Amino acid sequence: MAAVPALLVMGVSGSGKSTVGALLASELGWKFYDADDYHPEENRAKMGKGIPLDDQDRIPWLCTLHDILLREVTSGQYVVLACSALKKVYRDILIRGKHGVPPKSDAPGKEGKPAEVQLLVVYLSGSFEVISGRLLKRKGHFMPSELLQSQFDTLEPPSDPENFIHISVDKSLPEIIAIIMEALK
Ligand SMILES: Nc1ncnc2c1ncn2[C@@H]1O[C@H](COP(=O)(O)OP(=O)(O)O)[C@@H](O)[C@H]1O
Ligand SMILES: O=C(O)[C@H](O)[C@@H](O)[C@H](O)[C@H](O)COP(=O)(O)O
Repeated sequence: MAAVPALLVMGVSGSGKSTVGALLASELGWKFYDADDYHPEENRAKMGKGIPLDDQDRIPWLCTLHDILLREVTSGQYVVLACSALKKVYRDILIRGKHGVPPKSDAPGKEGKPAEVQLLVVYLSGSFEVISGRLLKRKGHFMPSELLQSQFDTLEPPSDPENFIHISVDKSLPEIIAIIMEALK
């Protein structure tokens, strides 16, 4: 697999993004970002009330994360980002910023080639039962477990030609880290 300066650890709430992302960053000596830390207060309040986010809520947040990734990678910093990135278009935004947002049909074409972040996507997937079980046990987090069904409904698993690997959350954390480290060789 080609060397990449950025890893995106994605999946529904409770799939292990933050845990795996932080462990991986520490193992690799890369900088770690958790997308949850960049939600505006309105998004956190909305999720806290049990209302799922929509595209309008997520797109500015994803553009901010793209800007951070691009800044870091351009300065030579290797990064791990834990982010739900549930839809293909969300991952496109992380890679290309606002150029990843599909144009409205009446909008003029975009000029030039946007700066892209070369990402390897690590998709953590698991059953509703396993992940909801983990969320019910997780303490001190703003995301209510009732929102999990909407996360599964929104999820578009990565597919070709996206640059991704797929790992089951049924594996242990050391196994997951070992698979990712192997993929990076
Ligand atoms: N592979 C795993 N095996 C067992 N428990 C896990 C695994 N990955 C994560 N967990 C646990 O599941 C819960 C949810 O993980 P977390 O990293 O918070 O998920 P996310 O960031 O995707 O919402 C945490 O309590 C975490 O310790
Ligand atoms: O796009 C979204 O709807 C949110 O990013 C969501 O997917 C994310 O899961 C929450 O921020 C909760 O945080 P946890 O993923 O850590 O549960």
